[in-house]
Amino acid sequence: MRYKDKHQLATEWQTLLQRTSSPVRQAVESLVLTHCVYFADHFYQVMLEDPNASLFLSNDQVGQRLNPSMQRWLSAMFSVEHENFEALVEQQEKVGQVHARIDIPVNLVLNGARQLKLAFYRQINRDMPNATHGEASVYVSDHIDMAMEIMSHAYSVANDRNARTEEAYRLFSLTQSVGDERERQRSALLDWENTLMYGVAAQQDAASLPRLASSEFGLWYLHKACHAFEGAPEITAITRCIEQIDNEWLKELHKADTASRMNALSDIRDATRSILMLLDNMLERASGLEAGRDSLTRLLNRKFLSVVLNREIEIGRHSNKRFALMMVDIDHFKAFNDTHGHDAGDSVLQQVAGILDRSTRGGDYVFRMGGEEFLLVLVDTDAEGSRLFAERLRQAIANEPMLVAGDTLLNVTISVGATLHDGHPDYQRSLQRADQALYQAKHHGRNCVVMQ
Ligand SMILES: Nc1nc2c(ncn2[C@@H]2O[C@H](COP(=O)(O)OP(=O)(O)OP(=O)(O)O)[C@@H](O)[C@H]2O)c(=O)[nH]1
Repeated sequence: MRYKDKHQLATEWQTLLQRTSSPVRQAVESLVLTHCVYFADHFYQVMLEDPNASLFLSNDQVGQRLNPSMQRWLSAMFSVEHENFEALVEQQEKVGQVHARIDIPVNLVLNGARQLKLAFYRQINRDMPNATHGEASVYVSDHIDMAMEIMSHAYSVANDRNARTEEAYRLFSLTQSVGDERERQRSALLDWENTLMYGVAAQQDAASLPRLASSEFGLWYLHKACHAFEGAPEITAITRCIEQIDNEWLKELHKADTASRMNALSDIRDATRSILMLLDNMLERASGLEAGRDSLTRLLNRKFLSVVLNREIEIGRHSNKRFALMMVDIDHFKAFNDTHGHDAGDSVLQQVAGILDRSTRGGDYVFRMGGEEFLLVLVDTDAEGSRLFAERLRQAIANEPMLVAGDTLLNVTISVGATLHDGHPDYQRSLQRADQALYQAKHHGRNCVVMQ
């Protein structure tokens, strides 16, 4: 069954409002004006006591923004004169969409609404004449329920869409060039093993032996494979092998007696072989379908951006690891196309995409956002690391002659806008910061990096 449209909801809301007498509405409006700071504080405070809600609210930025925006929401909701009910409906829809984007459970939103109502009832009983308590409480309750109904609907529409994208992503991750991925990850794992054996032979100290979890293979495994193959029996087994290698056997390698060291080495070799076998089994089950890739560059298209960023935010919540967003845009690309032709432009896009892909690590993501704009998600990084990476990338592209039309070599440059995700549950804010940084980089003359 179709849900009511915006116009129907606006009419329904208007009718609801007219059920309450004008003096009572007026009194509730002044109550909100006087106490909206208290209402917002109360809401925030009670919600922070809930460990599930505090996951979403404890971030400083949320605190600074939520309180004033809650006050604005209350004033808009309870103003006596609503000129435009459709705008009021739209406002609730937007809130519902943000809730879906940050994946806040709906029960927390309903709990928040209940807390607000309680604060209202308390204040109505305290400040308003007895005779109006009933009418005012029903008015407040109906009004908040109406907003919740609209928010919940917008939430479920957006959430369904997210779930479908997530499913598609899972399928995509399962099927993205499985053959290539298998070879790449097999050799990444063997590289790690070789580096370790070399380190042991060279008698490196314990701290400098490479941990499998932080290797190229480990990052790919943690950030991509675990998600794509969630629930597969091989995942539990591989995770166990990695933990045993990093937490037990690497330490054994530093024991004084030779027997312990030899045993640890042989355990590590066996575990590496097991991982290779488990990996093969897991990847073999994946079909050969390719979806979600941009056809020109073979990079990810933006369809999976929300799934990837929400996933990284979730990982960050539990590990305090940060990720960086990097907007990369080829400079004066219109002029390049105009001068050298669209085919030459396409070829440059492919070569730039190749450099971006090769420059990133196994756990990172490269998206083509559209046209000549790309987005890099660099996992497990910090401000200095991502700035250095962006600068190196800029130089790599500026110094790499691009082959177009047979044997012509041409150079292009990129501008980069980068930002470190601040832990906020809504990735949209970090994307906007990266966009602004890119805008500044263009403004500063292009072929440069701006971090925000
Ligand atoms: N060859 C080719 N060109 C594309 C593709 N997609 C977008 N473009 C072109 O990319 C150009 C982008 O131009 P603008 O957005 O004006 O930016 P710009 O010329 O790079 O200028 P700045 O970004 O300010 O340095 C347009 O001319 C698009 O037609 C594509 O797939 N292939």
